[in-house]
Amino acid sequence: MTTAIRAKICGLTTVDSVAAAVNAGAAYVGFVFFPKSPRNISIELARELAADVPPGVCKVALVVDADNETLDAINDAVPLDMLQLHGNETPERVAEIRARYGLPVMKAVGIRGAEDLEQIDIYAEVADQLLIDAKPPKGADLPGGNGVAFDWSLLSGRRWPTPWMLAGGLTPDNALRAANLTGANQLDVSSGVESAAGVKDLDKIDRFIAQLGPMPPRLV
Ligand SMILES: O=C(O)c1ccccc1NCC(=O)[C@H](O)[C@H](O)COP(=O)(O)O
Repeated sequence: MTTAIRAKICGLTTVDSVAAAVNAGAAYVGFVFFPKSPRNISIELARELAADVPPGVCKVALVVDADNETLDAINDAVPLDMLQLHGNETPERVAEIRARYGLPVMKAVGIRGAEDLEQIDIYAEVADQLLIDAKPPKGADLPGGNGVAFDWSLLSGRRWPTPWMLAGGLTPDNALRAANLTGANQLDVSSGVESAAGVKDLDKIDRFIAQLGPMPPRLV
């Protein structure tokens, strides 16, 4: 594949990891607002980290079934470019959040088997982007960021009108193969560029992005 692939590095918690992602050429940086996550950060820290992100790199806030009060607090304090909804938000709730904040919304869709693919079509109607991720293992504490992949061949040959990114179990060693198999031109990673849960490995961030080709045009 010769087309440049955009990368989203999710779950950044430090100034250094944000700098590593930005300097390596990440198109998106993700901040997690989910207390159970080892990547959860406060609104105050997110505001500080976002201030270091240059124009053109999309700052994404990840929330899970957040109510309006929570979203208002995040949106009022953090200069965001996108909201990522990673819970059981209905299509109606996606549309409501999109209208309320005037921000592009990316809806995560969890895939385990072929029976899950219809969810992509449903959310493609209402979201600005889709994050096609592995469904969490049964009993997992987190709806995402689990480092598990789904069968990428399920996506082979499929196309959607809505921009999408592939996620779930990606690493510096398998990302390019995953992109080639699925046709994804955007990849999202969290635990695959960590040395321990919630601890980003700056070298892995660099290696993940370096293989994806020249830096694509700025997004925002
Ligand atoms: O990363 C988390 O801790 C998290 C917590 C709650 C909901 C979603 C979460 N992550 C979502 C992401 O966008 C991850 O980057 C995506 O699931 C891929 O994760 P990984 O398999 O670890 O690369």
